[in-house]
Amino acid sequence: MIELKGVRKRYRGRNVLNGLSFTVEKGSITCLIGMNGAGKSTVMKAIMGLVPIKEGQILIDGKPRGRWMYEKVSFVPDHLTMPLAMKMSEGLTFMADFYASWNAERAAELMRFFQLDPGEKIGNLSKGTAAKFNLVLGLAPNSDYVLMDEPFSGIDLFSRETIADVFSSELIEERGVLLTTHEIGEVEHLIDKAVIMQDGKAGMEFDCETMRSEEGKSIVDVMREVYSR
Ligand SMILES: Nc1ncnc2c1ncn2[C@@H]1O[C@H](COP(=O)(O)OP(=O)(O)OP(=O)(O)O)[C@@H](O)[C@H]1O
Repeated sequence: MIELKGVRKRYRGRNVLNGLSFTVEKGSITCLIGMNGAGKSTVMKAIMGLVPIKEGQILIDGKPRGRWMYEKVSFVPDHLTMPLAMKMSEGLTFMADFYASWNAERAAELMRFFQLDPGEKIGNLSKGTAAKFNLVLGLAPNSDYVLMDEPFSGIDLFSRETIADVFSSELIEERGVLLTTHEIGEVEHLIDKAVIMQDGKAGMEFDCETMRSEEGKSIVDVMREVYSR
């Protein structure tokens, strides 16, 4: 489990995360929801140790973060981080050298699944193709947790459907996924748990299936209630 406990983060004197607490469980897809600027990307970066936090704790399977966690937690950012001059095949080799948990067979399977040409230069990829390649890089390692920042952003309908298929496949099954997306209506059937961010905190955290069956509300219904308070 990934646990955030009372996490605070300030940027230039302004509180972005203001005592945020929630958990991400293995074998389940958690969606972090918030308006633009709510701090969703900041949460992902804080979990990965890419930005320091002012207060609070972030635990991975009960242990404080450290270098060891990079084999356990993978991050799919909303932009390319690989050198643009490399071909995708070279990017995969680079990752294989870097991560002990890299699963070359799974990487090849994902490249085929997304119909990516390994000979194509990373710098030449369209936005949608870059997003798929980022998913290959994030899902290929044998990590227990995957963080995905806006994997559907700017992606065409059919590519979104292909990416959505990944969420219900064995590529995800056992792992804990933390996802941010503004396309909630489209992907809400894939999400197990929603965490709605408000004022830098978890304004509401709920099991989506229970919310649907017991209160007859979708995630978007709950969002409307929370944000109109
Ligand atoms: N490096 C930085 N320096 C100063 N302020 C920052 C920095 N990074 C983010 N912020 C601010 O922190 C707040 C949260 O940003 P963040 O990118 O986490 O939001 P978000 O919820 O991911 O937004 P969006 O939905 O628009 O992607 C914003 O007000 C942003 O301007």
